[in-house]
Amino acid sequence: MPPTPCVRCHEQRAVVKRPKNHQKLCRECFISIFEDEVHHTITSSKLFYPGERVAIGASGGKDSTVLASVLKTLNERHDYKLDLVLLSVDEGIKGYRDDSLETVKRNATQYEMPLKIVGYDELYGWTMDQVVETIGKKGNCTYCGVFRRQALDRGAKKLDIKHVVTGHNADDVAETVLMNLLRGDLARLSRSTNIVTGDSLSDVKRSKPLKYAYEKEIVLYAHHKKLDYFSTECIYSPEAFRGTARSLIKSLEKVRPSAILDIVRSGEDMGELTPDKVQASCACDDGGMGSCGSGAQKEAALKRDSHTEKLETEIKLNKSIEPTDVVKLPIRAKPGKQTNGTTTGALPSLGKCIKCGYMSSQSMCQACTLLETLNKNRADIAI
Ligand SMILES: Nc1ncnc2c1ncn2[C@@H]1O[C@H](COP(=O)(O)OP(=O)(O)OP(=O)(O)O)[C@@H](O)[C@H]1O
Repeated sequence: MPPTPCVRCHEQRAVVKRPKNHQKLCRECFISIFEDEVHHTITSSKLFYPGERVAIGASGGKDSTVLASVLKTLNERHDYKLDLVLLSVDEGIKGYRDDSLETVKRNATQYEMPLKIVGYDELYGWTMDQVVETIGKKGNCTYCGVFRRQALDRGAKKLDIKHVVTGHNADDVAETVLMNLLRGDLARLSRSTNIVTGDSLSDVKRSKPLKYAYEKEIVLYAHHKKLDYFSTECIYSPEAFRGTARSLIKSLEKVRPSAILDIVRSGEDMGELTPDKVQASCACDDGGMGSCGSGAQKEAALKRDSHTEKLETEIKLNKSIEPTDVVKLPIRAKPGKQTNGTTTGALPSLGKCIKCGYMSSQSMCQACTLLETLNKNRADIAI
């Protein structure tokens, strides 16, 4: 059989069947289309400004490695004038993060970008290995998600950087849309589709330039560009709910390749219907992207009651919503007493955590609330 020509250049032999639309492309055309699409996402959403210092959340995995590589390429090609820095969080997971950080160190040299590493041990006095040793694997993602968000924020502040980009891709966003849909959480669903998600409590904004890139295309891009990345999954199992949503997305993609983008677009459209006023009081709230650990304080309170066994691991944070919005929207959250004794109804106001001084809408920030539970657990075990 003669080789199939690339549908774009009609000259080279096609070596890639695009997962997104099954277009047959040669290597060069695939790479060029992938980069052009990310460039389009960046320019159409005016993600950066010239001279901006941007920290790339670098885990050493495929997504953030591709993000670093593409941003370097586009920055040079289109003269974005960005000052790019790699920012890594060392969660303290032996045999996983220590290995992936070695990859990030090589990437720093390959892409000629400075690298900053911040660790859970220095920030919180706990590594994830110690957390899991204390609480077990169940629910550990909640701790890790809350700690990581704050660690990225703190790392960026140490670098005097106000914009962190992450490698969250279209599959991640679709997954989160589906999870929030299944929970009936329109407010969080709306935020999960935003390309820029900061929170009201921090001046460090976050964005996801790969929001429309399929995970499979990211893998293909990394392969054809021969990128150096670390491909092992975290040794501590992901949340069951997210894992199930992920499998569902992959099954849908098999029978309908456009399903991932369709879910993302549907999420965006549904988000348009959700009034901005319906905000979460959660300082770590980006719609629950990437095991954000939403519901941390409530979970910590439940753990203190030690009746968590039969409950679902991931629990939603109490939402601050205007009572009038309850009438307008069929959102299930009702105004009422919060676990900390305050009432819902008011938007979060900027304050400082009484323990660590970090910005928080509650008297104690999410990380410190979780740390309290951990420290209590450690004391219980010691006794
Ligand atoms: N330890 C870390 N340090 C810095 N950034 C991180 C870290 N872990 C995750 N991130 C950021 O959050 C994004 C999503 O993280 P997630 O844990 O979902 O990993 P992933 O989808 O496997 O991504 P990757 O392939 O980049 O590891 C990553 O692409 C990266 O930008």
